[in-house]
This record gives sequence, structure tokens and C-alpha cells, in this order.
Amino acid sequence: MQLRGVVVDVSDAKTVNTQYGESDLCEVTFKPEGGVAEPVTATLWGKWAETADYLEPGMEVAVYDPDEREYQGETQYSVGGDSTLVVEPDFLVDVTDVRSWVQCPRMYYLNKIGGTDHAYPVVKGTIVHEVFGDLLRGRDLDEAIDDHVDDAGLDLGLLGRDAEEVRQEVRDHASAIEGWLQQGLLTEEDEWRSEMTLVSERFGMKGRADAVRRGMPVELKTGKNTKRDPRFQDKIQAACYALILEERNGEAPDTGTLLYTKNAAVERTEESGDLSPAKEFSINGGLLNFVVRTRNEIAAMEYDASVPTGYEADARCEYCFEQDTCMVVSGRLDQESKAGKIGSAIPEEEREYFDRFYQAIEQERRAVHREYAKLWDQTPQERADDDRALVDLEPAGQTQLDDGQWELRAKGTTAVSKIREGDLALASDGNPITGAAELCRIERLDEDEVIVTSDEPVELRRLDVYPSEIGTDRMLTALHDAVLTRPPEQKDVLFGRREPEFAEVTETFVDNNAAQNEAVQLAVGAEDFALVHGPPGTGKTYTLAQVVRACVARGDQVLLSAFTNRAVDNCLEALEDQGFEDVVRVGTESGVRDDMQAYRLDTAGDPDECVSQLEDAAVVAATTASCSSRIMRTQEFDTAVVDEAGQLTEPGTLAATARADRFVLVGDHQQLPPVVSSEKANEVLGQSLFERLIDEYPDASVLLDRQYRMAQRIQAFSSREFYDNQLRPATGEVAAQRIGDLPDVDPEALPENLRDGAAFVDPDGSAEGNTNPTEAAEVARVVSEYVDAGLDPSDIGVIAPYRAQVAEISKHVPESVAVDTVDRFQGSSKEVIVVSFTATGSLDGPIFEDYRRINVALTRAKKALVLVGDADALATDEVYGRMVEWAR
Ligand SMILES: Nc1ncnc2c1ncn2[C@@H]1O[C@H](COP(=O)(O)OP(=O)(O)OP(=O)(O)O)[C@@H](O)[C@H]1O
Repeated sequence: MQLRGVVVDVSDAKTVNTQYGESDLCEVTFKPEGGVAEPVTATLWGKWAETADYLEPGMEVAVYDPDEREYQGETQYSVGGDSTLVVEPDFLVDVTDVRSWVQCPRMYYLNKIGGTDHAYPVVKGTIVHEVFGDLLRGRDLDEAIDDHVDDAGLDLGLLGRDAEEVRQEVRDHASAIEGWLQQGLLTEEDEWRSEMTLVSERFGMKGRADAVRRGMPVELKTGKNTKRDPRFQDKIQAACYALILEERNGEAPDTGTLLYTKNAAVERTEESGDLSPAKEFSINGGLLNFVVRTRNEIAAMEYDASVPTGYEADARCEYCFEQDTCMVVSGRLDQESKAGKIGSAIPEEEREYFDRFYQAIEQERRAVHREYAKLWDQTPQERADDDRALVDLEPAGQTQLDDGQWELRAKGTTAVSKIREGDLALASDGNPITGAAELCRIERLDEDEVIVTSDEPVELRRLDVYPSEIGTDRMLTALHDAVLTRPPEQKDVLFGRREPEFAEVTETFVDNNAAQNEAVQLAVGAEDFALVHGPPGTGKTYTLAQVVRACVARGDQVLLSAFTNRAVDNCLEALEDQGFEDVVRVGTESGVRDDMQAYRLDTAGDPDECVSQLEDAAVVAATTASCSSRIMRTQEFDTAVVDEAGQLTEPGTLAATARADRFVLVGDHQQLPPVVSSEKANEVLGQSLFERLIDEYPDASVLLDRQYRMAQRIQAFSSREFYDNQLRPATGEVAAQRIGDLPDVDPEALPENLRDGAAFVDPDGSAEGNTNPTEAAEVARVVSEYVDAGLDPSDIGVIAPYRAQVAEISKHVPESVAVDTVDRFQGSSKEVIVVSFTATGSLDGPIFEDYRRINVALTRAKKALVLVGDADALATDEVYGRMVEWAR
């Protein structure tokens, strides 16, 4: 039995006398069915009555298996005994967060905003965990240690550690694991599995268990513990996994195990107490209920993103390693804290800014949680239709690789989804929540084959987009770093306390384009920041490369960054084209383009060599998300140069700018804005720092006004609507280019309307959901006209608003025609572009939400642009109406 609804009233807790003695209770009234059904009341008994302390009207609750009693014609529900109450069940609390909350709620908050510092215990802990996983997968111990210590080369180098010493230390820890494993292997029915990704729909929790043995959770701790019992917070962590395992398997594990690996490394002569590494404890209903209530406290606090003070639990500050950090953060943000505050608070406008962005980022986190909920709320078919899953895959085998990982294969697929090669995804046997599921990396995904790698094998029948909070976590870290750690004088310009300053620079950097030259001069002379506004095809990336080179020439170490890996690699290509190669590219092998692999920072190998690679490079290139990684946070640069800055949220940009003394942002706020999932968060995160600064300090920017891409006829509309008529073709050739300039193309073979630079075609189709088959057929016809006239299909691009229409069109055009959504076309161009608007009747759909999307779509073509759509529907909007008039 399950009840779920929105709370309308919570009574205070009170103590009553019952036939069993005194007991606390409180009453919660909630409206089921999302707040529309008649209210029901549940009485919470005993410890559950404590929920009254934090439960508020508006929050959602789920009650599982309540006691039901009919009384005077009404049903009364009570929670106690075997029933549970879950607050805000859609908020997915991470298991490690429950653990740190039990230690101290304030610690939970500090971890959240400050990220994890680059520290040896963390790095060592990761290595030991990896070795543990390898041992469970049957790998040779020494090989595993050698490999993982080698992989951590850069981490260890940055911490000044010697690889051999670390190997020795890890070996000591591993001996604890080995000994324990040997014991385990003595019994025949022993059954182990490493790292298990667990998501709980029922309890609103997720996490990754280190291991599960005979269905019981095992957690590894690299600390020591000479008591007989595991530490309380460690027990809680294992109990969280037990709770989720119960949900999956229908039976609660009754024992949890903690492995304190350092116990094997201490000298018996120096330590007394219980030195055995493995500590078992029994898991009972009371402990599991405690876990649920603790999880509820977190979810309730996150309901309105409030900040814990530390008083919520009885943590003892005097024994806490984080006491200093805690007091400093509390002081700077002027927050109430159990540990107290030191230092002076940052100015009020900075605190207000911090809070505003903190709230928005947390809203965005909820949007990520809603994505998780779709894993169980949507049927497989709905997920597939939503492009979030590839379903009904046919398994084609699995092989264990040399490093112990598994390669899982399925037959190829032509189905469309958001999943791309290089992504982390959830592989499952068909049900990612209750079935066998594993996190995996997509190695290959095309019509011939699907290949993924994972820690444990599963039958590869389904792949799901795996929502990740890493983006929100990194934004919080960037916000923390930029507001709490940068010197006040650097923040002045961000908070409007002073105008940005510029030194005069007269050197000529670009001799054929005055605006580009001015932009480089402004950027080089900037004491604080400079903004380069580059409309489509105006040489943003070219100018950015000039800026980077000029900064390096005067002795700067430059951080080069952009939102996507693709954009970072494009910048490297521009630098390479200009003969500059003193670059290190930070990124994973699958993230970096093949031809840029040579620049990739080797994070494995000799620690000192790894570090000098990073620290000696004149230019370090990384995505903005990796600028907030543990490794990059150890680095400081003279100048940060950020490309496609119009597409970055403000904290996204701060991730790069907080690592440098000054910064240069290159972008175009008239093209795609940042992608923000939550509508509410979008009010704050939807405007890029680039756009805000260009509004506030127009004099700190230069507009690149010559474009090298489009024929005059094509650029006219965009220039008029979006750039105040300031955009011009850079040369006469650019302006006058025609489809007939291309080799082997005979313009005479084209119908007359397609010979002109821009055309509008109305096929009179009608939309069916997110597709418009008649329009798709018309697009295919236009494409074939160009191909028949001699155009190479790879010179043609087709843009459609929905993936469904993209798929529909793809079926009817040659494979080498690039068909995609606007978002995927930003930054690229083609000789001929065909845009399918898909809509009929009224204009709704992503392409119409924001005029900037249409600006991007219309500015991808060099020589010919064909718009295919319903003229009447488009005419209902002024801008689109003008567009149709112009194209006709
Ligand atoms: N000053 C210049 N002299 C000659 N060619 C140039 C100059 N500036 C840019 N170009 C050329 O113009 C083309 C477009 O430049 P680039 O790719 O840098 O444009 P962009 O503004 O980054 O484009 P997008 O709008 O797609 O982001 C490139 O081929 C580049 O080499």
C-alpha cells in the first residue's frame, strides 16, 4: 500500500499515553494525486514524529505500508512499525551525502560547495578502491597496483609523492583486502560483485556500493579503526545500500561489512585494540528507518535549498578536521554555524549573488533528478521516443578485457537518441532500475555495432542516458572559487564596483581586418577582461588564436577553455593553423578529437614528468567543466581565454575565469544561449556572463563586423535583425559567391528558385507530432535537386527542430548529407543549408522559443539557403513573417 501527496498541514509533535506507555506523535495531512485529491491524514508515531521538525506544507510525501483503520466512516493511517514515510521522494539524495550529513550537516554543505580538494588521502583512497575492484574481478594484485598507481601519475606528482612509496602503501592496504577475500573464498557459495550502481525510486536515494557479497553491502575505508564496531557514519553508508538492495531483491540484507584497510598497515606493537580490517554489523529495521529519516532531513532542507548550520545533528566541532574551513566559509558568507565564524564577510552584493546562483544551481539539480525519475516513470517506448534510451538491442556477446573490465556488445542500431560515443550511459538487461544494470562508457555506436565497456557484465539489451550531477556540482565549485577565494580587487568589475581598465596597445596583430586587430589589442591590453563579439563566420576562433598567441608572446601562461570538447579542439586547430603548438590539452581520450590526441596531457606515468607537462605548457586547454576539476583547481594562470562564451552560464564561465588574473571572452550572445533545463533556474542561469558584461560595459567589447562565410544575399536578414545592420562580407568574393562557383555544379540544372542565394518553399504539409512527412519529402526533393545539379552531398546540411524530424529526413537523403538540430549545427557551416521548420498551424517547438536559434540556423549557409515551411504559420510571428518575405 502506498500513499503519495502534497502536504497541506503538519501538527506539532506531542507526547501521549498509549496502552504501551508514552509515545510521541504528530499528524500530517496531505492531498494525494499531486495535490488534487481529498486530503488524508497520517499519524506519525515514535521517532517518525520528529519529522514534524522539518516537514512543511508544499513538500511531497510518500507513505509506504501504513496501518489502516476504519474509524467512524473515515480511514485513518498511521506510520510506525513496518511503515515508512519518505519526504520529497523525487529528490535523490546521494548515499555519500547521507554519510557526511550524519557526521555533520555543515560538512555536507561544505563538501557540496567547495568540491573535494586535491589531497593525498583522496587520491590514495581512489587507487585502493580501484585495486579492490580489480581483485574482485580476479586480477593479479601487483599488476593492478602498478597500473592504478601509474594512472594516478599526475595526481601524485601534483602532491609531490613518489610512485614507489605510494605503491608500497597501497600494497599494505591491499593485503587487508586480500586476506579478507581469501577468507571469503573458502566458502563455496561465495558470490562477489564490485561497484554496483544503485538508484532507489522508493526511498529517493542513489549511490554506488563498493561491493556486494552474497547480497550484503561491503564498504571499503582506507582509514584505520581499532574498535570492534564500524564507525557510525560508515555503518549508515552501508545501511543505505542495504535499503536499496532490499528494494531490488525484496529482502533486506541482515549484515553489513566495513573493511578498514589501514588496519593491515599499522604495526601491532604500536597499536592496541581490534586490528582486524573487516568489521561486520547487523542491519535491523530500526537502523534502516534511521537511514530513511536522515535522508528525509536532507531532502527537506534541500526543498528550499536552505543552508545547514551544524546544529541539526550533534557533531562535535573540536574534533573536526574541517573546523577552520568551516569557520572561514561561515565568516565570509556570514552564515550561522555551530563552529562559529572567523574573518570578515564578503560585501552584501557578493553574498546576494552567491545565494541567487546557489539557489538557481540547486533548481537545476532538481531538473537532473527529474531526469532520473524518468527511468521508472516512463515506459521503455516512451524513453526511446524521447531520445533518452536505445531499447530492444540484441546482445552480441561479452568479453573480459585485460584490465578486468568488460566489453559488452550488441547488434548495430539506426535508432536515434541523445547517447553519443564517449558518453557515460546505463547499460541494462532491459530494466535499468530493477534488472541488472551497469554504468558503462559508449565505445562504438552505429548501424554496424554497439560496443560499451563496464566493470561488470550485463546482457546489453538497453542503453539509457545517465543523468549526471557533475555539471551542477562543478558550477557550485566555480561559484565558490570565484566569490570566496579571489582577491577583492579582482571581483570589483564583476560586481560593478569599478570600470574595467585597459593599457594602450598599438602593435598590429592582424593586418587585413581592422576589427579583429582592435579586438586583439583590447584583449592584450586588458587589465581585467575584454569581450570579443563575433557574429557568425567573422573569424571568432581565428581572432581568439591571435589573442592567445599575443598573450603567450608577452610571457603569459594561458588557460584556453570552452563549454564543449568540440569547441576546445576547434580552438587548437586554429592555433595549429597559425603555427602555434605549445599546448597541452586536458581531457579524456574519448573526449578529444583524434587529430588533437598528440596534445593530450598524459595523466599517467612518471609523476614529475606529468606535472612538468602541465606546468611548463604555454597554453593549457580544457572544457569549462574540467576547469573546476580537482587537478585544474591546483593551477593558476595569467590569462583565461574562453570561446563560445555566449553559450555558457555565468558560473560555467567563472570555472575558467577564477583560475586566472584576467580574462578574454569570445562569443556571440545573438546565437544560442546557455542550455538550462529548469525554467526557474533559467531566469538566473539563462544569461551568460558574456551577455551581462557586454550590456554593462559596452566599451570593453569589440564587434567583429566582417564575415567570411555567407554570400551577401544570405547574411542580409541576420545582419538586419540581429546585428544592427553592421555585419558585412569581408571581401567581394565572399559577398558574390554563388552555387555555380563550386566545381562540377551546373546552376542551370537547378529549378529557378533554387539558383538564388535564398529561397522559400511551402510544401503544404501538416505536422504529425514532431514530424512533418510531407515537409521531409520536400526537403529530400530539394536535396536531390542540388545533388543532381552536381553538388557533393557532403556539402549540404539540413537543420530541423526535432530529432524525430531529423530522423524522418535522414531516411530520405544520402548518408553524407549532415542532418541535425540547430544546437548541433552551431559553429559549423555548409555550402548549402536546407531548414525544415516542421510546424504547421501555430509556432511552438524549440526552434521558435528563442529568435537566436533561427539566427544560428540561417547563418550556416555559404552559397545557398533554402527554407522549407508553412508560410501561414510562420507569418503569425513578426520576425518569421519578415524572414519569409526576405527569403521569397
Ligand atoms: N583576418 C582573416 N583573414 C583571413 N581569413 C580569415 C580571417 N579571419 C577569419 N578568417 C577565416 O574565416 C573563416 C571563419 O573563421 P572562424 O572559423 O574563425 O569563424 P567563427 O566566427 O569562429 O565562426 P562561427 O560563427 O562558426 O563560430 C575561417 O576559414 C578563417 O580562416
